[in-house]
Amino acid sequence: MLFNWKRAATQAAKKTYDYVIVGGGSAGCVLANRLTECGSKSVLLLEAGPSDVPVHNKLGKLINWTIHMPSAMMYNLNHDKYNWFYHTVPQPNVNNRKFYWPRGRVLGGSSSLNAMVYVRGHAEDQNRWARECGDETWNYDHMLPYFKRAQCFYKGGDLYRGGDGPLHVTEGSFEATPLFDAFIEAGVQAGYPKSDDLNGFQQEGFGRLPCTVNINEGTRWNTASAYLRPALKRENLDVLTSTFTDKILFNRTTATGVQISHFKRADKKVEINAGEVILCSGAINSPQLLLQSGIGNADELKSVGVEPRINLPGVGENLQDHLEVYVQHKTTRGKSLYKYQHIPWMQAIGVQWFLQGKGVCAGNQMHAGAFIRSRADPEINHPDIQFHFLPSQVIDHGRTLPKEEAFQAHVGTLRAKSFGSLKLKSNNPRDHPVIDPRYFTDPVDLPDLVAAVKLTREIFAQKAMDEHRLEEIIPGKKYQSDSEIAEWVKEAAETAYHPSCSAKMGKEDDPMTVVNSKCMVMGAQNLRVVDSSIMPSVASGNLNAPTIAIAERASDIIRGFEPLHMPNTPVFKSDTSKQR
Ligand SMILES: Cc1cc2nc3c(=O)[nH]c(=O)nc-3n(C[C@H](O)[C@H](O)[C@H](O)COP(=O)(O)OP(=O)(O)OC[C@H]3O[C@@H](n4cnc5c(N)ncnc54)[C@H](O)[C@@H]3O)c2cc1C
Repeated sequence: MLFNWKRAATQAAKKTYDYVIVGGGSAGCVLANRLTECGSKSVLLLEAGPSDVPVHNKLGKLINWTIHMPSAMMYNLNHDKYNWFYHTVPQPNVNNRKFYWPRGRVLGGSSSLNAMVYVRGHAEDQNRWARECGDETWNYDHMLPYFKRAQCFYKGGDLYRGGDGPLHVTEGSFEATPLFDAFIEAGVQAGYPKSDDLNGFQQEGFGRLPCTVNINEGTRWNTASAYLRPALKRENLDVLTSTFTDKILFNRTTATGVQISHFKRADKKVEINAGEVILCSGAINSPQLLLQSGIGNADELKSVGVEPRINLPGVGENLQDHLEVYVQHKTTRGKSLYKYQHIPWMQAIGVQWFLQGKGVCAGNQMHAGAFIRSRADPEINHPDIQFHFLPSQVIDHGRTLPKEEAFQAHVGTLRAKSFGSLKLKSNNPRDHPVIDPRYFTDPVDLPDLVAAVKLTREIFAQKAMDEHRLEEIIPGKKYQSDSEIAEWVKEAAETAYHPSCSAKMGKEDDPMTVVNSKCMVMGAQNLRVVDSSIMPSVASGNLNAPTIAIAERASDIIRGFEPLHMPNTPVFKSDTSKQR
């Protein structure tokens, strides 16, 4: 393996690629595909982790099942085989807890580890991004066609959905449990609207949460399956896995390539030449790689022994995330998916999936969800709270098996005001950075999450849940007043796994801008960043779909294509004088 790596890396070092893409995750796989489509440009994709490639056994089924079986998603959160396994520093406002931040380290990146929920966020997110970076071609009317170009919705396309893109998107089955329907009905009874497409005209409301699952195979559709594998046969695309990029190489401020080494052996360094370097290493590693290459706050770089090259104080700043809590009730026997998490049912559904690619294992089990506004407030003109409903329990990132029949609402706020930062610990590129999200440093964020818990309780109290709802087990009866709920929130809040915005795209006269609206690193030449780190502000939903759309849009910028545009596509306007 190591011998092969050396040979492949040495071969790669003999060429000069038009583009070297660092990171084969959600964004990197999109670019690897789009930039090689024309056949005339050469691309090298570098990925620190191993391949996710499904190995076929004699039955022709997937052996690498912990990635590709949708319901197996928790397995890879327990070890570092495909995972960078990051932790934050202790968070003083959240009982000094250190938060576990898994991130994909494998082809497909975090799209190989994530919960597969397909949510684009709200049109207002992209309109805000366009204002924040001063370029209208990042607004909703320009981004919608990129969401559509990426998507292959299982029922075909319409004004909002794509029907023939590479990314398979389906809606999970409601068959295994009555709880999904009950949750949506409870939302309607509580006075909220129902939405037929949470990614379409109306995000606000209760409805089905689609997922990035290929319904034909019953498999996770990460970006390696969607974008990379179809491009692998192209002669102008090379891929090196298990390849850690230590730093970017420069001639003064012009990027000329990267220095790489085997992920498990830092001793042998190889230099790769590039016409342009594109970082797609994600919200932790892209800023880390810029910093290790001397691009960042010059004083801070010097203090850890890195020679500054470009003083760019925004690198690693503006770090944003979503926090959520899980409100949970016991339910009556047979209603939840509890039995499927234990033998013999667990084996039975596993066998069904291996033989047919169908059944409970072919879904992510977050098939219903909602977006609501926390209060009537002219400033909150689109939903600021998201629900994922799970007819089962996730405990400690799936590291503990449930012991009872229960259901959960994962409820979180979408536009917290506390922003964090990421800094180097040392000048060793393999040291994890110091990650400080500064959760709850803005005084409004904790009360906002407390309000979200109270709204969740109100929804679970509706008639539609009567026949399914037993006692609330978490937080439980003893947490009633705002201050009691706040104490529980501090004990229980978890990341929704959405770090982002740490190399923000912004206006060129903003000193904290890291990349301009063409994704080019300020002050550098031939160097771009394209991934979730460049979001100017966090999207109001999950981040895989918006990251893919960003990469689709960036691929056209890099190729010099005119931006796609769907002017005046209608979007639901909330009545901000009412909460629901
Ligand atoms: C557990 C979990 C659950 C989630 N659930 C959902 C969900 O249900 N729905 C949703 O939309 N979003 C979800 N997300 C978030 C979403 O998946 C990510 O925001 C998105 O995938 C980020 O894409 P990216 O391209 O920025 O980074 P990534 O996909 O993380 O890709 C970065 C890639 O770069 C590689 N890399 C990094 N550094 C180097 C280096 N120095 N050299 C070489 N390679 C390097 C990494 O190994 C990785 O493959 C979840 C995330 C996690 C971790």
